[in-house]
Amino acid sequence: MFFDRLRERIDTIDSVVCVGLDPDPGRLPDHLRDHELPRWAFNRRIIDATHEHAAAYKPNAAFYEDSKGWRALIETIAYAHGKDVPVVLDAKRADIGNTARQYATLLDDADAITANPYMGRDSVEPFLSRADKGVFLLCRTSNTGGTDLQALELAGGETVYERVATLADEWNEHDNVGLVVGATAPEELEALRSRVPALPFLVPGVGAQGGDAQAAVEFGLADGAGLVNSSRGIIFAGEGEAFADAAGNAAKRLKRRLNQHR
Ligand SMILES: O=c1ccn([C@@H]2O[C@H](COP(=O)(O)O)[C@@H](O)[C@H]2O)c(=O)[nH]1
Repeated sequence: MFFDRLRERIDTIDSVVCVGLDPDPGRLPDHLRDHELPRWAFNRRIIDATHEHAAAYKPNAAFYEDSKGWRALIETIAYAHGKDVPVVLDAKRADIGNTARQYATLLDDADAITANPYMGRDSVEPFLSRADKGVFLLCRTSNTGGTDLQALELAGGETVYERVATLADEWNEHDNVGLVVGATAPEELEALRSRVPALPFLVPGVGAQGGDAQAAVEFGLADGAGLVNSSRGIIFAGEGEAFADAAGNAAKRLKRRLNQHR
């Protein structure tokens, strides 16, 4: 079960830090650019430097969606597993049945995935039914437009994101469902924690987006499981030859900061 494994990892390394692996090609250090797979070369060094602080890695699929990118992603996932760190693929997928079933094969490599619940249960069922894998459903996202649709009130006064949370709880037949809730929305984090006490959250938005790290930890965890993600704030903490050391230090600092609130 994904969340049991995640709890074990969190306990072992005393960290809820999720390191986002978003190797923006425009920001890779110059000395890695001639590598056959520069994103993989970058990620390998980041993993070497951060794994002892990483409860999980979260590669965002957007940074790998080209022929060399997928090779870099597969190498990255295997390398993270070699360090005993689970991988959440931030893919935000869902679709009609046969397409969703195909998307769900992404879970053959990754340990968990982010999925978009807005097409309804059937569109995420192929992920949910992988009982051994985790599924984080987008609920209240961290971006400024996260309220445009998600905060709309339904008949009865419930918001769309609250309804998503309730549905996610109902769909959690295999104890493998979590929610994506942004650290930029601390009040919503608190309210959602009360609404769905059993669902672990994946909380992006600390670091580069300036979200609330304390709220992320206080409300993100369910029975010890949950993740607080930082991507650019860790992987691009430094530049040039020393980029990996800077990433390791940034991950360690974030771990300590988050642990003050656990
Ligand atoms: O609501 C959401 C959902 C996903 N993300 C993703 O998380 C990381 C955040 O990167 P930072 O560099 O730490 O800002 C990135 O992959 C986003 O696509 C999110 O930010 N908010």
